[in-house]
Amino acid sequence: MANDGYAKAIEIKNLVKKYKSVVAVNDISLDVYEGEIFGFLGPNGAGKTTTIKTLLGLIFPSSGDVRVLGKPAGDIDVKLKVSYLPESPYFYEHMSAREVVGFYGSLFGLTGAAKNKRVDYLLDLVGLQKDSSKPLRAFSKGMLQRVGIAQALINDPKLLFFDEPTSGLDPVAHRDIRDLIVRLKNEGRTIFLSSHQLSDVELVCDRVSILNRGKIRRLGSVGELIAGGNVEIIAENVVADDAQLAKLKALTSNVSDVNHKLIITTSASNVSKNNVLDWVRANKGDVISVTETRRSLEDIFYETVREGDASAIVGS
Ligand SMILES: Nc1ncnc2c1ncn2[C@@H]1O[C@H](COP(=O)(O)OP(=O)(O)OP(=O)(O)O)[C@@H](O)[C@H]1O
Repeated sequence: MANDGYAKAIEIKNLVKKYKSVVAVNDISLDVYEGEIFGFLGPNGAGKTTTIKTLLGLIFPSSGDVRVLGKPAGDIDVKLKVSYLPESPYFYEHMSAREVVGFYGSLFGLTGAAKNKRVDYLLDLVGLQKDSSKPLRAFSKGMLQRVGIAQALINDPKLLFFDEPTSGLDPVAHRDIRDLIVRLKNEGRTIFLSSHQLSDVELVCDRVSILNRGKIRRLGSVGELIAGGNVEIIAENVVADDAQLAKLKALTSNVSDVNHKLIITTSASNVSKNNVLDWVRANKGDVISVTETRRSLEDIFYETVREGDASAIVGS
């Protein structure tokens, strides 16, 4: 997708955030476009929360520039159009969903019939109308998450930050919340989604970044990130000495011998595939099958984090 014509909901340029000697965010730059669901991924301690807090104007950059909806992060106009749903929103347990959402409506200046109408609309949207008068202590985690989303929508935000909105939910609640996030995007809102639920991210996000050790290691559409999988080639009747097998191993990511058949895994690029096929023919083998394997976002995440760990060990 060419994004050049789209307005930017978030612009991060060379953001650095240090906590004393800890560099939590180390020179990251990225744009999020209006109307997209952007997946912000990374292992624990990668710098996600620090970045989100900076975007919300709760903490300040050590250096770099952060703009939200065209204005500096933390600008009062921006705060009115942005919402944040933390991983475990905290509510007073004796209050009902209607009271909590109404309370947040009051904070945004809603009163009387307009407030009631908005609260009814949101409770209906998140599927809590029936239980809206019960105290929250009777609510499951999934129901509390729905209250959190209703509360986050009270100000009709253009941009929503969701931190792990589906973690710890049963499959039904999980899917409901995921569908709701897509619905919010379809209403024209921008969603900045921080999540470890990679299957959700793969399904709903337009673009994704993977952060590790304070740096962005991958950035692109889900399709771009998972493109270029592996190919598995099975060959039999190969006649090869150790030197020839060593040559094959240098060309591939994995070779195993199962019942006198060679199972060879290599990158799906034409060059790698053809090199292996040429090797099999040169060693009198017959190719039985060539199968492309698709990678998942989880594979990419794993590779990215392991690469970062390896480079940290060698100090690069
Ligand atoms: N207030 C703070 N003071 C000192 N160090 C901090 C502070 N907040 C975060 N850090 C450190 O900054 C780094 C990034 O932390 P951050 O919370 O942003 O990561 P994260 O990606 O959100 O992790 P998680 O997925 O566990 O929430 C970590 O090394 C963390 O220990």
